Amino acid sequence: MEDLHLARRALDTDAQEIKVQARNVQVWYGTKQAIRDVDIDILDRTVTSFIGPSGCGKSTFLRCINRMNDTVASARIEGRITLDGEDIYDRRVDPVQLRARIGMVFQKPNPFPKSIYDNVAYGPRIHGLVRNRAETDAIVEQALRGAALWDEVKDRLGESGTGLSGGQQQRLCIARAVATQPEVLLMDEPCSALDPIATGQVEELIDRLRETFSVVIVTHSMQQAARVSQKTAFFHLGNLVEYGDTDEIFTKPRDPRTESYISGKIG
Ligand SMILES: Nc1ncnc2c1ncn2[C@@H]1O[C@H](COP(=O)(O)OP(=O)(O)OP(=O)(O)O)[C@@H](O)[C@H]1O
Repeated sequence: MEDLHLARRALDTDAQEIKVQARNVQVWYGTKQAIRDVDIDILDRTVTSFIGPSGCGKSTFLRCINRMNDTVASARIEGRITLDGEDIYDRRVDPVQLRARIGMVFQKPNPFPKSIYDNVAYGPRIHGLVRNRAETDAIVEQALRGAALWDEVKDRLGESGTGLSGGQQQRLCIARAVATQPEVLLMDEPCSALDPIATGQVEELIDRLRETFSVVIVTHSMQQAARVSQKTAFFHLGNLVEYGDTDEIFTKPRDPRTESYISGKIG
């Protein structure tokens, strides 16, 4: 009996929870449909890559997950997306609060024209996560350490974030996103403006982030998807064609469109 109990506990720990679930998601920009019938279960503590040819809807779908498309006047979404089972498009959900739980890092590093310290402290301050300077100091340090940037900036926290190198700026943006203690981190081609060394640093960081968060990354690089993610979703012409373990998608794709893309025939 005890053994059975232990075995069950082990199973429970192994089984990864669904963090974000999408059902029958459709997105239009005006009359043009960009996403059709997308169903996906995104797991907690897992890196999920979205891959596919340019214009296939990866960023559009990514931006649905934290309601960034709300800011695009022509965008309209149908279907259901939940975070821990709760509908994120429910009228009672405040999109600003939602984006603190589902953070985002963009293609081009976009630090605020403020000090390194204030870039990171901004989110925790506006979301009321800190009450005084000591708490703010602690959260800034923790976030910068979490983004593998602390050692490089600890002696110049008062300098402008925009004065850092591109790779450092992107890690600062990751620290800024992490500082609000999100549960999900969305990354839209986070390495496309970075050199190979900075890319390697951000990829290592992504691998560490999954100990804490569910990470979803849009990437044009299949090598990057293979390196950083455990799950991969292949999009084509607005459809989610195939979703599964990264190893399987790259070695044994089930759909001929996935096969063509990964072998370089489309894209
Ligand atoms: N703000 C917008 N207004 C109108 N159409 C848009 C908008 N954003 C994206 N689209 C269109 O929606 C479709 C999907 O674009 P999206 O950027 O999501 O694709 P993507 O797969 O991320 O592309 P890429 O890899 O080039 O970034 C494209 O046809 C694009 O032109």
